Amino acid sequence: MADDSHELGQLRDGIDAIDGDLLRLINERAKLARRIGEIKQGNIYRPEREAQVLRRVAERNPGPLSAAAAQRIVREVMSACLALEQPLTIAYLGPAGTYSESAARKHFGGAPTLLPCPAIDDVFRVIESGNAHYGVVPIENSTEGAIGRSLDLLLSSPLQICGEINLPIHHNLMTRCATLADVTRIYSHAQSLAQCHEWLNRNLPLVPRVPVASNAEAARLAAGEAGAAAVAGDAAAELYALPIIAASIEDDPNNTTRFVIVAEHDAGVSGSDRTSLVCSAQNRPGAVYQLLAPFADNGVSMSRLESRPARGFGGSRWEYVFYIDIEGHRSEPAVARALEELRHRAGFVKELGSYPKAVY
Ligand SMILES: O=C(O)C(=O)C[C@]1(C(=O)O)C=C[C@@H](O)C=C1
Repeated sequence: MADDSHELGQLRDGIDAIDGDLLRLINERAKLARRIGEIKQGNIYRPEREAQVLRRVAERNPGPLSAAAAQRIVREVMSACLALEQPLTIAYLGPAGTYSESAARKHFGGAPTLLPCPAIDDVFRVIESGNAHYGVVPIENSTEGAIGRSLDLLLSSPLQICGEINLPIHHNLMTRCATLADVTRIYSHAQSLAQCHEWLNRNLPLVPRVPVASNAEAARLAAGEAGAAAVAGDAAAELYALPIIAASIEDDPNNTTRFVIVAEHDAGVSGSDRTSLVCSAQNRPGAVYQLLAPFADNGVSMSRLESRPARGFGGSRWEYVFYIDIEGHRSEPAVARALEELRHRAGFVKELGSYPKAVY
């Protein structure tokens, strides 16, 4: 025992010494970032550089920490360094405790001020009016598909996409009830209830499910009402201090939501990028094939194609608009050529931005 505590003391001395070194080095890094902030022209936040830093961390990580754990640590260091250069305000689809908030924190770390907005439209509006620097909006869910409002706003707004975030969605059942048998109603967003329906059918088949505006609102209600439970994420459980009595109850364990970061500008080249665009096609045979040919001809891979009715856009001439994601940055020659050819074929093309692919 005495030997144990002697060794423990030595190990902790080692940790204290390393923490001292880390602290010194992190502050040296912060000084460099601050100086970069003084020299840099234009935007201070550089998503392409952050993606490169995080990718290099994964490549060089010697372990035993996982690459993801090392990236989370460096993400926070960069978040604090960026705050020294420029304190950021990030708008997101609120209220506090939603998955959008988790996505914003995952990408921007703990330093920025987060501004919850009541609707996706408001996220765009606060950036356009200069009341936030960047915005985080959901764009597609692996089970539910596209988030139409975000796509419509990207079409009509001057904002660009400068980044993307993939957030695995884990729904939890949270309640102040001691056991499942005490739960008399379950609040959640309709989509989340749908994403957990098999689990709910198996475990709480007779308990009424009550759809509400957001998962965070569900958690707020469950925190205040005896017998109530909510299906929501970790952030909501933490915000309302609600015990989780069943974790990860989603039917599809790979359920993921993709978010985009909107801003007044897109991003520079990071070396592993994506470009999003929207274009129109006439309602005649072969029109879509014609639109996509420039990508195939130039060896540009397409990672997503989504069509939406061209509501209120371009008069009655165009019936559909197509949202297309391609691999590569718009400044890379093959991508630039494909976009140029597309402009000759489509009635309308809008580049929504080039940005680094989500790193983790
Ligand atoms: O390289 C820069 O441009 C920096 O400002 C430094 C740094 C970093 O901490 O690594 C900080 C903020 C930027 O978004 C990108 C990277």
